[in-house]
Amino acid sequence: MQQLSFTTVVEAPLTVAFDVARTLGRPWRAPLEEVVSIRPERDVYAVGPAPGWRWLTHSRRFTATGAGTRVDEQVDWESDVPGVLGRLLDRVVLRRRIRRAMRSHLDAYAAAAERRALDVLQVVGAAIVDDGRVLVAQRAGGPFDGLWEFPGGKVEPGESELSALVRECAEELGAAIEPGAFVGEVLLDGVVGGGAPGASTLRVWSARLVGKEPVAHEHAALRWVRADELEALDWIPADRPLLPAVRTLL
Ligand SMILES: Nc1nc2c([nH]c(=O)n2[C@H]2C[C@H](O)[C@@H](COP(=O)(O)OP(=O)(O)OP(=O)(O)O)O2)c(=O)[nH]1
Repeated sequence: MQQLSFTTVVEAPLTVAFDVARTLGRPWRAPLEEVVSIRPERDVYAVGPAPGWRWLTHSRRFTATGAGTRVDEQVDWESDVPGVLGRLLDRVVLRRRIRRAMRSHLDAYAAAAERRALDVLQVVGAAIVDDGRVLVAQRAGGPFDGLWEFPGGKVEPGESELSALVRECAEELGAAIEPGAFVGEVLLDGVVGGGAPGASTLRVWSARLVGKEPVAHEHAALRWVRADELEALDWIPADRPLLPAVRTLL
C-alpha cells in the first residue's frame, strides 16, 4: 500500500471549505465513488478495481482552527500491476503523479474557497472568562428571544474576525475585551443576514475583560456562569456543541 498526506489551511468557514471542495471534485480523471460524506467534517471517495488501480481512496477531514479551516487529505493506493514492477510503479511514477496533481488542485482549491468565503456572512462570539466563570448573554427580541448566547455578532465586509469580536463586545457590553484562544466553530441553520441557507457559521474565541465591567446594552440580561451551570441554560440550539470546549476554559 502507498500513502500520501496533505494539509491545507484555507481562510474560510467550515461550510465553505467543505462545499467548495465538493464542487471542485477530485484531482484525477478516474471517477471515484463517494463512500462517506458528513458535512462539514469529512468525506471519503474510492475507486477499485479500475484500469491503472487495484484500488485508490481519497479521504478529507475538515477541522476548524483560529486561522480558518484545516483540510487534512490522505491518498492511499495500489496499482494494478503485480510484483516488483508494480511496487516500483507505485513508489516512483504514481507517487510523483499524485503529488503533482494534488499540488495544483490544492492551490486552486484554497483560492476558490477564500474567494467564496467573502460572500458568506460570518458570526463571531466571545467566551469571556473571569475567575472560573463565563459571561453569557440573553437575547432580547427576534427569533431567539429569551435564549442565551455568547456576546458577538456578524463580521462586517472587510473586517477581520477578531476586530469584529472586539467591536461587537464594545457595542453590546460597553466593555473592552482581549481575545485569546480559538474555542470552536458550529454551523448556523437557516439564513443569516440574507445569505445562502446553511452557509454561515459561528466561530467562538475565549476572551478576557480589559477594564470595565460589562453592561447589557442590547441583551435582556447578562450572567456569569460556572462550568456546572452551563448545560441547564436555555441556549440557542446551535451553541450547545461548543459547551464541552467552553467548559475546559473554566
Ligand atoms: N452573537 C451570537 N450570535 C449567535 C450565537 N448563536 C447563534 O446561533 N447566533 C446567531 C444569531 C443571529 O442569527 C446571528 C448573529 O446575529 P446578531 O444579531 O448577534 O449580529 P449583530 O450583532 O451583527 O446584529 P445586527 O447588527 O444584525 O442587529 O448568529 C451566539 O452565541 N452569539
